[in-house]
Amino acid sequence: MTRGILITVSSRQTAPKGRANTTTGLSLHSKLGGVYTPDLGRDTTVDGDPNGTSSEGNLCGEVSSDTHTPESRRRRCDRLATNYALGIGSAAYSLTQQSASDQPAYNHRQPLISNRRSTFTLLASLGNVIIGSVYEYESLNHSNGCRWGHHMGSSSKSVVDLIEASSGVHFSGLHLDGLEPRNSEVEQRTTSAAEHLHKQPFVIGVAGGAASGKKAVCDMIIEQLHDQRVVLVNQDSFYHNLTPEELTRVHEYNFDHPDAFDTEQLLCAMEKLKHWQAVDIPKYDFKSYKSNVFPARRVNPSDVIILEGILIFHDPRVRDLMNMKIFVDTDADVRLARRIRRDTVEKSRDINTVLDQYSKFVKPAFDDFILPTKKYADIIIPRGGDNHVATDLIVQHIRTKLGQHDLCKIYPNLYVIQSAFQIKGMHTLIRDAQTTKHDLVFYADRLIRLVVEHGLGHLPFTEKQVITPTDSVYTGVDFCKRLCGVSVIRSGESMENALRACCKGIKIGKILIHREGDNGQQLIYEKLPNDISDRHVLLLDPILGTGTSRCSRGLQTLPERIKIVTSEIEVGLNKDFRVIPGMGEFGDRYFGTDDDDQPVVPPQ
Ligand SMILES: Nc1ncnc2c1ncn2[C@@H]1O[C@H](COP(=O)(O)OP(=O)(O)O)[C@@H](O)[C@H]1O
Ligand SMILES: Nc1ccn([C@@H]2O[C@H](COP(=O)(O)O)[C@@H](O)[C@H]2O)c(=O)n1
Repeated sequence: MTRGILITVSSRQTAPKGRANTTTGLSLHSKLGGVYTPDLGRDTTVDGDPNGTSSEGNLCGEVSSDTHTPESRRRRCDRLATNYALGIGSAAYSLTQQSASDQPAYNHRQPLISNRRSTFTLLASLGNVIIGSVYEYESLNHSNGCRWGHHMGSSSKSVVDLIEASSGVHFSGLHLDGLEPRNSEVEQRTTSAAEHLHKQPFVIGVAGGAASGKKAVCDMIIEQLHDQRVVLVNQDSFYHNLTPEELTRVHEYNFDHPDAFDTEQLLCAMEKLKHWQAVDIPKYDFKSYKSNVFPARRVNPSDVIILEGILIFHDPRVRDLMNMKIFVDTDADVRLARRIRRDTVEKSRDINTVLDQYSKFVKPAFDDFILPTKKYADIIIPRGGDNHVATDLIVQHIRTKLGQHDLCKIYPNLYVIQSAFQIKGMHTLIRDAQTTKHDLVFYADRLIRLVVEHGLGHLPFTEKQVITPTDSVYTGVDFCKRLCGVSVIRSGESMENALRACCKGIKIGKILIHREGDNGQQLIYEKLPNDISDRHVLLLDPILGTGTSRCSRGLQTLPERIKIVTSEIEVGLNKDFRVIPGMGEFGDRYFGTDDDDQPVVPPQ
């Protein structure tokens, strides 16, 4: 018995003929004058039950208000929030949970996370949008006693009103704190954020004990990246100058303590380089213990910045600047032997002084401050500069990253499907304002299918052997079957057909998000499979947009297990917060609701 409301919004093009409408049909004019017919009650098929007739599959069967208390709803929202990803791209889509590499056996499902204040982070790019934004489910007013599956605000507008209201510029995922006004300041920030994002250098941190071979590793990386603009910034350059008093007792000074470095100055320099400005970096003199003896070195912004130093991973603010962290791991006796040679030969120190400093400061500081930062490393290189395989692999990775969009450098779980002329051609047609609706739908469907297929490739799998008709054994893979889709009403529904075509009988839920929030609520409606927390979720949304500084925040806060797959990333947003170059109101264009000549469909 179906008690809740299921909203699926299907266009005249996509609503399957002959499927009964179980509830009253409604039509409305879009803001642009077209007709939009939400099909209330249809749809949402089930695993193995394309007609949606089984009790499991019919999502309408899950929404009894009796069985969903606000608390149970909150728990589900929390799970949803933590299990979900948002997809993007003009055909965009994403999925959640571990990838094949970190969860080879599908059976090992991740535990549910039940944090009360779940953060639902969206990163967008729609064939097209760039953006990151944050939903905080806590703000959804779970205690208003609203019915699970119903419109969620107690004094809110009707669902249809809300759908209509959401048919303007589509910003699913937009969360502007206090709904920032669209003033010129915001516009400027939006533009500059986009500009900076476009020029993010790739920052590599190289840490390790003194004389471990950090500089040797950096030199090898720089040598192999000879065709790229790479700069090396040494933490040594930011040693504090010693006071006259400290100078008189220099042998009691601990150069291996984090406080020996002027980290604020280092952060300042990095801030400039990250914003594509040249910076003067001091040249430290190990003999006079001063950084103002030699003229400063002018460092120009570059595609790759290598930050090297014994304690470069110590301060979290410095670590956060890094896209890749390398720890050079060399035996203590090798480090000591090298240090003795280096300090006696290059720094003209006597061996007793070197050994005293080592036992008093260098070794304890290594154990207390340097070694504990090894855990932050993405890559640990044993034997330092002798390890050519490691540096080759690192350089390969850097080259891959340099060839990618800046967002992919920052956010490793963002996947942009490899561009080819066919894909570019589809984007060209979809973006062209002159393209007819028929062509738009045709090419959008093609593109969406590619994105969906690509996204499915990120699902966990197990090895599977089959016997072929020639009686040979073929070792292949078996993808997990516990999937579901969730489309963001309504443009996300344009992606449902592709998902259904790829995953026979897949359950598909819905969410409706209000751009500006209704009574402070942005999640207006949701209809989700009951067992969503046991499933890998594919969230479908062709366009996501928001702006300003949340872009980087969104990227940084997006949990690693959430993957985002998209077909292209936009340049940015214009002053009206429209994605540029963009493709207009994708939902309206796809579903034909931007067509003034369409007749109004009377309610059934
Ligand atoms: N693989 C190696 N074999 C021999 N000597 C090395 C090797 N790597 C570095 N060294 C020497 O050890 C000393 C410290 O190396 P360096 O790369 O400057 O280490 P770090 O930057 O960690 O202090 C230098 O004198 C360097 O020439
Ligand atoms: N005046 C100074 C400053 C630093 N040191 C030592 O240098 C080591 C760090 O430099 P690396 O190139 O080896 O990373 C560190 O262990 C300091 O003790 C120094 O001796 N004198």
